[in-house]
Amino acid sequence: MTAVKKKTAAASAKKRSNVVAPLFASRAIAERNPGTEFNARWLTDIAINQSAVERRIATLKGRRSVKKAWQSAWLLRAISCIDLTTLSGDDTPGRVKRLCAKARNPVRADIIDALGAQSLNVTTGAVCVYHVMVEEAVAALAGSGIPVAAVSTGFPACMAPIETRLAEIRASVAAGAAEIDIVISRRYVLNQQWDKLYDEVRAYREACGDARMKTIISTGQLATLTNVAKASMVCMMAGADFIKTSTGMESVNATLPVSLVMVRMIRKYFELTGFKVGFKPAGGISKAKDALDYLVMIKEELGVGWLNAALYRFGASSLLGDIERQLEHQVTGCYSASHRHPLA
Ligand SMILES: O=C[C@H](O)COP(=O)(O)O
Repeated sequence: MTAVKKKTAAASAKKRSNVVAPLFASRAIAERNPGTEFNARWLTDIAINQSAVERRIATLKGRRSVKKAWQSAWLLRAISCIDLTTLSGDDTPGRVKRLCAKARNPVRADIIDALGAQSLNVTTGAVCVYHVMVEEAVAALAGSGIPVAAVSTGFPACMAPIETRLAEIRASVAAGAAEIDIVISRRYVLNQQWDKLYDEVRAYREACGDARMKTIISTGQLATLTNVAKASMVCMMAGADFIKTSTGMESVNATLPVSLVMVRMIRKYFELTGFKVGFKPAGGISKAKDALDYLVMIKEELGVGWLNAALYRFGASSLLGDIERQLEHQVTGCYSASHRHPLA
């Protein structure tokens, strides 16, 4: 490389670094939502107008324009919020170990250097696995500060007896999971049995103890956006630390419209109680540009205070690979083949 080229490369790395660093400056740790008593009155006036939701999403997508160095910064932020996930019947300890290595070093060192982002020590937000892989993941992530999340409670269908589901939570916590992604009984939502849903999620929360609880409501199976909104509110009353859209196994998983409904319920709950609950869209989010749409929505609806791993996650198995490709494009001007980013 010529001296002039070296100088230009160093100047653009510095410029990128100046943009990236402020987005990572404040990693607020949210005070944990303790939940409230079950309050049916908070549900009575909830009614969601689907066409208004769709109009709002259309305006959000039209406004998105995150370019150049800012795009790198937002994509690094997105990585720090990924729950890097493997939930497959053919998971092996070897696959989980490789995934954990990727979680520690999610972006190739030469790309990080070119972005001037070495000091950020970017890692993913968590690694998410089935219970039987928790011990393996905990060992592989030791010393990294990256939490292990376990899907639980008869994931994905939630059709096991309640005692079995509670025992699964306790077993994952004992094995070292710091986060538990629970599933709810969809029948309670479809039959409007809100008090039963509350009791179920409250029991899960007690079983979680100090582990953070993400409540998956499986939006694609709840029939209406009003049900999505009410289920979100009940889960927060019952002490959810996060509300999460989907298991990734439903025929319709995370979408922007259901996410908008859920984040507005998070805002409403914050206004009612003063507690911040996190949001995790999951399932089918595999492109960097989709990740940017979600981040823009969170910024506009909840504010930048929600844009960190304490309050926001992506549940995704393949998103990281596409983000790494986009970052490589930012620094080299070329796209690599996706098989060069096989793990995520
Ligand atoms: O919670 C995470 C999802 O199961 C991952 O879904 P995905 O494989 O479509 O990214």
